[in-house]
Amino acid sequence: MERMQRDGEVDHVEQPGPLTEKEKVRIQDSWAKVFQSCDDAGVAILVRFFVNFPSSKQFFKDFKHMEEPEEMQQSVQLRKHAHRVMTALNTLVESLNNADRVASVLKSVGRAHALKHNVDPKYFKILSGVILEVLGEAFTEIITAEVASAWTKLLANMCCGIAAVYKEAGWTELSSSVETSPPAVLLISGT
Ligand code: HEM
Repeated sequence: MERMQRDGEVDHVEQPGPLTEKEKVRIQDSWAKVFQSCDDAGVAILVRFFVNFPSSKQFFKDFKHMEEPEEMQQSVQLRKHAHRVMTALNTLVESLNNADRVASVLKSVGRAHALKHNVDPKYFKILSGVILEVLGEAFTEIITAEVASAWTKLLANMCCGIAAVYKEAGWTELSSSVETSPPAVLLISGT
């Protein structure tokens, strides 16, 4: 069941400040462990995303009709996208000290999703929340409160960067028809 959106909460993510050196280390150390099961972790994240927010499936022609998580897990297109998401995250994590590289990844991901796939940017914020939720559950030892807070900052920065690329690309479509809940990225950052 798709959860209800509380007005305005998903549409706006505050741009957090730059990551501190400690936060960068927390992100890189935790990611090294998560990335060992890159594709499986990516599939778990995307299955949760599509199950909890079914309207997000509309962009994927091969599995938009799928309802059962077991069936989604078998989807080649889903696994391929999971791999792409995890690989892009890996590049971001590897490039925390390279602003140009980060900007170039966000530009290419943002432009492809805005112009080619026509994905509403609010889904990036929702996906960020799901990433935190699933990693927090699957890697309880690794994702401590401090690590989760560093990840919240990185993902919020990513969403703001992507939103800026969408704006630059002339994205105008309104997203009010999509029902979503505020992402965990917002909930966690408020604690
Ligand atoms: C961290 C977030 C994400 C990353 C890093 C990411 C990355 C990518 C990459 C690298 C591609 C292939 C590039 C291309 O087609 O030009 C892709 C394709 C695609 N993405 Fe994403 N994506 C993300 C989130 C999303 C979200 C939230 C949606 C929709 C709800 C989405 C929908 C799609 C679709 C429909 C395709 C084309 C799939 C296909 O042709 O098989 N992505 N993504």
